[in-house]
Amino acid sequence: MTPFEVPEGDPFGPHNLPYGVFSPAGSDHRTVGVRLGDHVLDAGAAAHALGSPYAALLARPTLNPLLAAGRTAWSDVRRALTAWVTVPSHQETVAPFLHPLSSVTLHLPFEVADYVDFYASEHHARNVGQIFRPDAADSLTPNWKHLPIGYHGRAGTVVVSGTDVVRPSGQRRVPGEDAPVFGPSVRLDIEAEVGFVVGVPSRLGRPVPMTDFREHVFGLCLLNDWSARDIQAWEYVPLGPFLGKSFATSVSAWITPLDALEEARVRPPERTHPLLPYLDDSEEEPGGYDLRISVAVNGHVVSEPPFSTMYWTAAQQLAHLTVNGAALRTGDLYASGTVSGPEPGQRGSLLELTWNGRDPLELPEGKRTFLEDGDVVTLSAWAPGPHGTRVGLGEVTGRIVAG
Ligand SMILES: O=C(O)/C=C/C(=O)CC(=O)CC(=O)O
Ligand SMILES: [Ca+2]
Ligand SMILES: [Mg+2]
Repeated sequence: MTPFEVPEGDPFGPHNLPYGVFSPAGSDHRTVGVRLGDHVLDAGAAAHALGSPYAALLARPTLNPLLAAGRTAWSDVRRALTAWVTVPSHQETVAPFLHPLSSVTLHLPFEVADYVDFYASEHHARNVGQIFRPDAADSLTPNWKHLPIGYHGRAGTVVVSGTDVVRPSGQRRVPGEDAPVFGPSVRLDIEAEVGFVVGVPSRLGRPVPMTDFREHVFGLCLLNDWSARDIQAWEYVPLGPFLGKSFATSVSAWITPLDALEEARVRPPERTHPLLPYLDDSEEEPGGYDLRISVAVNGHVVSEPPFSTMYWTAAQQLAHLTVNGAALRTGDLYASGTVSGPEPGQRGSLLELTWNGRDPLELPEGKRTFLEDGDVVTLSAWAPGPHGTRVGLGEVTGRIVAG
């Protein structure tokens, strides 16, 4: 069997073709790779060999030039790649540029410009509201159904899947005490999220309407927004998350283009409150995505959050984050917010899964409330593809190491 004969049912068949950046075995040269089954195609080298005009976009150490090239180029490159891996005469030419996935090193696929994290799951927001603000009349804040809440995070600490996460130290308050103590976080958590990658910039002072979402956003990835709950709970009033989340954010090595996810588009949940015109998506194309996420701790699946339950869509989030005229840059990354479904087994954080440590998870190696040194967390996901196929979103994994 040649690498082009991807087994039926493989979520990385030619219907997917996600993009990453890799170095071949024994080399530190970085270049754009496209995943096909268990192989990575050196897309720039393949383009050169075929005399393709896209070589200039693909023989690069990051995806940023491709991201900046815009939607027409994105579709043209995808069409070309599909032909290279499926048409026999092209297959022959590009075969020397396929590398076994197990032999390459995967890198952070793009230079992250600005990073924003949203809070778009109603189930997550209600759970966290009940845990952090038990005395509030409503678990949702009064603004929640009127705008996608978010904050600007730290772009420079976004790391690729497989990077170790050093347990952060900081201030926390021991219940019942007035003054804080300093030390390693004892409530280190995960947040299972989806990251959206901006390709085409926008002009300062010009909001980007929801209808232009596909002109600007190239694709999506899996994202783990590591969160130190004890640091967060003490520091977040009144300006929001700061050091409790800025120490590391992990993304998957593969960026799935939105063009591979057409069959996964779904209507978001029923809107319970009328929306201001710039966020009103009642007349728009379905803005949700049916992504089935799985969260594993040390190889044991502890949760299966369904992305289709997210209240706010990525198009609404883009419209909101630019509505004040803030400009987009190539490489901007915005995270969906923790994905939690309505069922207990669908929660996207340990904070919720263990109800702030009250109900530990039973793992074969013992009870878990929050993460211990040496724990490995892996998020993986797939989406429905054409003709009953699955589109694999790969995985984002990280191991906790002592600070
Ligand atoms: O409600 C709060 O005070 C805190 C919320 C979070 O920690 C969630 C967050 O970072 C946004 C998200 O991922 O949904
Ligand atoms: Ca988050
Ligand atoms: Mg984070």
